[in-house]
Amino acid sequence: MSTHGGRPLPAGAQQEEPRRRKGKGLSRRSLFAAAGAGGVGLAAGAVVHAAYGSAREPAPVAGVVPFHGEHQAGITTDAQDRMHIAAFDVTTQDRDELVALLQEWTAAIEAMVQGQEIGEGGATSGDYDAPPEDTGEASDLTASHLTVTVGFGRTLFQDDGGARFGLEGRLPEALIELPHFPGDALEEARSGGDLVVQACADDPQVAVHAVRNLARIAFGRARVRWSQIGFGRTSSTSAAQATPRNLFGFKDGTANIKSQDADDLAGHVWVSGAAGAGAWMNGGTYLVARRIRMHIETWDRSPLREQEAFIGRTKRTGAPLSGGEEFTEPDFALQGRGGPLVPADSHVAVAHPSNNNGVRMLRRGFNYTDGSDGLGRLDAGLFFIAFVVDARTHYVPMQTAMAKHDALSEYLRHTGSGLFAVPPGVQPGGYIGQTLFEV
Ligand SMILES: C=CC1=C(C)c2cc3[nH]c(cc4nc(cc5[nH]c(cc1n2)c(C)c5CCC(=O)O)C(CCC(=O)O)=C4C)c(C)c3C=C
Ligand SMILES: [Fe+2]
Repeated sequence: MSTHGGRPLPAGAQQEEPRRRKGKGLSRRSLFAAAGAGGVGLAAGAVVHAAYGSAREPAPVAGVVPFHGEHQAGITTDAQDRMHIAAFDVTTQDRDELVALLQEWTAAIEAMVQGQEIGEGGATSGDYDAPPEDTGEASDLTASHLTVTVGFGRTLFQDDGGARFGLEGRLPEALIELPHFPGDALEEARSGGDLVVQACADDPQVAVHAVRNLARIAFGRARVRWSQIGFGRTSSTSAAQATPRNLFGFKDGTANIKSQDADDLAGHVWVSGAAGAGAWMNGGTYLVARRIRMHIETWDRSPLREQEAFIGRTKRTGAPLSGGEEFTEPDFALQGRGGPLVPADSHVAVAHPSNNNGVRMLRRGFNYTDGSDGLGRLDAGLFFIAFVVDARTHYVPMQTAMAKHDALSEYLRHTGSGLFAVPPGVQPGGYIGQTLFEV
């Protein structure tokens, strides 16, 4: 296994150039790191650059996911292996302060995804008598394919006192309050939020650094309401990625929408042609977040035959129980001795588009473990994230069906929930959410 700074790198991660200070070429530590890694030529060139200012741009950093574009990154981006997601409550009442926060977040995210420290002074080159602008724990790490995706909760637009931030008439109809589903055990402190920030990266410290810096920038204007760390992806979002496994040990993401599926993305994920209150969402999507605790000790005591019947696929290959290989379409009509080979109450049968009005979703969830619960059981599960064009058609009916008919529900408990409007991507010079506040 390759290592970086003594720590193992996740599978597939490349040894990349470490983080730089914004606009200042490579930082000193980066120069030493580059030289130490056999990058003598790079280090020498960078010394020239550092000594003579911006005579030429620093070499491009590998592992950078472009920030600007039609859609925000972190949705169809190849799912990284680590995530830190945080929801914020906005504490200021001032619209200009909220816009300024989004502008500052945009600048910080732009820097961080390029592997740069944030602010002019970065972690160590600012005023010695002031707190550093960058918290510093990612200073020797690479860009790590960091993406930061930002969304807006319904409560940003209105609360009990009425409209907030002058956003009357801007609440999209699709940004509903999710209904209570049978079996929900939602915790207030793990649900809702005015803003959401989903940071994904190959390196967990890079994802945590991103959320931490955004929380620091938000001080006095917004505070973290809940946050969750995910340690392993449970979806592939590209045909080139292998399908990972969830904590039940099954391949998860097989039938997911992939970045190559342009028609499915257009029909099931991206908002387009919206008029009126939600017109600012064109090019955006809706993020559904559910913290789903899995009763893994009970699961681990159930026979393989039952486990496969609950999912509707084989544990080894992920093929449907009706036969074939992983990517073979399930045949729900094919009968065995005791009924359909893919049981009608299996997860795959209940979630399949053929039983859901043709609806599909882009799933991008993560495994999580938050220690144990004091009763010897792991507090572990799936932090479910899906991107959908409209939760009213693409999430609520499916979740309702799962809660009622999905045998797997017996092993699941939903403890956190959120629905967020994810605005379109940012153009150079713009900021996240600009269409909401200015168009
Ligand atoms: C409401 C949406 C969904 C929730 C919540 C959900 C939770 C959940 N899923 C698994 C494990 C698997 N899910 C699989 C497929 C699958 N799941 C959903 C939706 C929700 N899952 C969909 C739409 C699909 C695809 C259905 C299809 O088109 O065939 C699979 C099979 C492999 C795959 O296709 O990804 C597994 C395994 C768990 C453990 C879980 C909650 C903890
Ligand atoms: Fe599922």
